[in-house]
Amino acid sequence: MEGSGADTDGNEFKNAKEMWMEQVGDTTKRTQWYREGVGYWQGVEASVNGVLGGYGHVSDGDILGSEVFLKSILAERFPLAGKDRPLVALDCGSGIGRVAKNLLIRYFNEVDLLEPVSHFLEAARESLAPENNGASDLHKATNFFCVPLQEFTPDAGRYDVIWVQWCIGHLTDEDFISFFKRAKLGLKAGGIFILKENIARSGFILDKEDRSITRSDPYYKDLFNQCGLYPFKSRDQKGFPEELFPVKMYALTTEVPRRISRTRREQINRPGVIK
Ligand SMILES: C[S@@+](CC[C@H](N)C(=O)[O-])C[C@H]1O[C@@H](n2cnc3c(N)ncnc32)[C@H](O)[C@@H]1O
Repeated sequence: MEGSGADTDGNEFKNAKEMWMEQVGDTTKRTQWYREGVGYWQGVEASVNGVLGGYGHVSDGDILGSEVFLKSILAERFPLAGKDRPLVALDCGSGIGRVAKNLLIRYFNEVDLLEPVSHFLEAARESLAPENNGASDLHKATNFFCVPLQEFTPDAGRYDVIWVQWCIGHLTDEDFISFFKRAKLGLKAGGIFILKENIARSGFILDKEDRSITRSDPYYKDLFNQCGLYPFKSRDQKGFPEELFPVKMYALTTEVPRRISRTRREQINRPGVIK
């Protein structure tokens, strides 16, 4: 990825390659990167405010924005919405299960959660338990995986939707690509990824405190390309406070989108000659 970036102390990097070389250039540094990333969250309270960095009040707006996006995709990709077969989702970097509980469990018959911080995952397990109105016979949380994304391989063909929100910034570019390539095999035919993330206005920003990177839209698109993923729909999250990063939702498929080529469209729109 070309384009310069900076860290939260104001140090600049010529490009992402230079930054990654400095941060995770050998095995010891890479281990430290992931240890400190998870270590940061291990020190955070298991609450909505905790997982949203003190911005718990944006949760309702976030869920609403996600719901509108998800509904439009379900209508398009899964018109029978689980009536023909159960719908299954995976919530990656689920934290305390905020997205699983407030959104995914209402639309999917089974939701699996993946989260490397055990006290978050335990809070999720509790809040999604049937006795806490977190599940019913038809909509339940099934598996709770306490593992980081860079070490996870899903069961083949299990998921209709793999939801990745506010956690992929913890993965290096190399692990980002390798995760999505493995996770593709976890999708059912026609299944999709939904990625919802903060967006840097250009290049990237390295957060030295929680060991994560905020990427720009072109940076993401370059990585999607390297993963063999195609964004078929995207939306900006609306209504967040000004001081926060813009947030974008991408729906990604493994199939090359079918588009009418420009030449064909021009032919269609051009008046025909009556012979
Ligand atoms: C900002 S919180 C978001 C939680 C949840 N997605 C939500 O929207 O409520 C970031 C989450 O990423 C998790 N995380 C950190 N490193 C990770 C990794 N390597 N793999 C998967 N998740 C990770 C953290 O433990 C934390 O739960």
